[in-house]
Amino acid sequence: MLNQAPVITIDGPSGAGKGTVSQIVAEKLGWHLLDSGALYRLLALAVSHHGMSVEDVEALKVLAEHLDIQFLQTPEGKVEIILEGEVVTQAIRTETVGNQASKLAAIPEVREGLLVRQRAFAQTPGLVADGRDMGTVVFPEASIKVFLTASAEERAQRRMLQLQDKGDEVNFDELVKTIKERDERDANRAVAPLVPAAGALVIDSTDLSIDEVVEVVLSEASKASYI
Ligand SMILES: Nc1ncnc2c1ncn2[C@@H]1O[C@H](COP(=O)(O)OP(=O)(O)O)[C@@H](O)[C@H]1O
Ligand SMILES: Nc1ccn([C@@H]2O[C@H](COP(=O)(O)OP(=O)(O)O)[C@@H](O)[C@H]2O)c(=O)n1
Repeated sequence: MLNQAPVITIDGPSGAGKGTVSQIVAEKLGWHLLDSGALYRLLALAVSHHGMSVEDVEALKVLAEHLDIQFLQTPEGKVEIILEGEVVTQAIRTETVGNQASKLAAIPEVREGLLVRQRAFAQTPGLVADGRDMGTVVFPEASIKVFLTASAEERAQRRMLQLQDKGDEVNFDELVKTIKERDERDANRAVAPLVPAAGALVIDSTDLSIDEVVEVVLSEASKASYI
């Protein structure tokens, strides 16, 4: 890797806590954050806005390479996500967009189109990268690799609380079903399937609090002298 900024990768299935943990760890270390799932979600939204066919993989690749997105830091320390000039911070977080993202993510040309953009996030002083293939494909030379998981029921429960918090109506059994379908699709696709990277520290967070998971990741960062 030309860029020598240190990278911590946090991969795992939906609802494992990757986004939450990555954000806290990045803040504690003062490092950049890559929410790679947001890129797949943004692409899914753009494809739907433009009425594009998922069959036209070359057009999807071009869109992935040139997608007009901005991650804007607000004065309150939050991140606003802008797609083609429109604020879509909330709009990309629905389960429907997540499922569409997971379907697009199985297309090799789409993954290739997003690869360079993702690697560009590795800037000093360091990067915490959250996704499915951060440790296996995008940043194989990362110094710390984590695979964060939890039981499907626990992940569905967390997702349900998160969606209810936003005022969305959810059916728990339906959520468990779609989470399992998404796991299946992500784990069994031909390109960059969801698997722990070689040497990854596997953390099962089913019975761990957010703070306990953060603690484990930070202790790895401490061993590597990043704090
Ligand atoms: N260890 C945990 N215990 C309980 N709730 C958690 C834990 N980790 C994350 N959560 C909650 O679960 C929900 C999903 O977490 P998120 O970070 O979005 O997962 P992911 O990015 O892996 O899909 C969030 O509401 C988050 O606050
Ligand atoms: N590095 C990544 C990140 C996401 N994705 C895909 O994008 C979808 C949405 O990612 P996400 O991280 O926002 O999903 P959640 O874990 O938040 O549910 C996933 O189901 C994956 O199919 C991927 O293939 N590779």
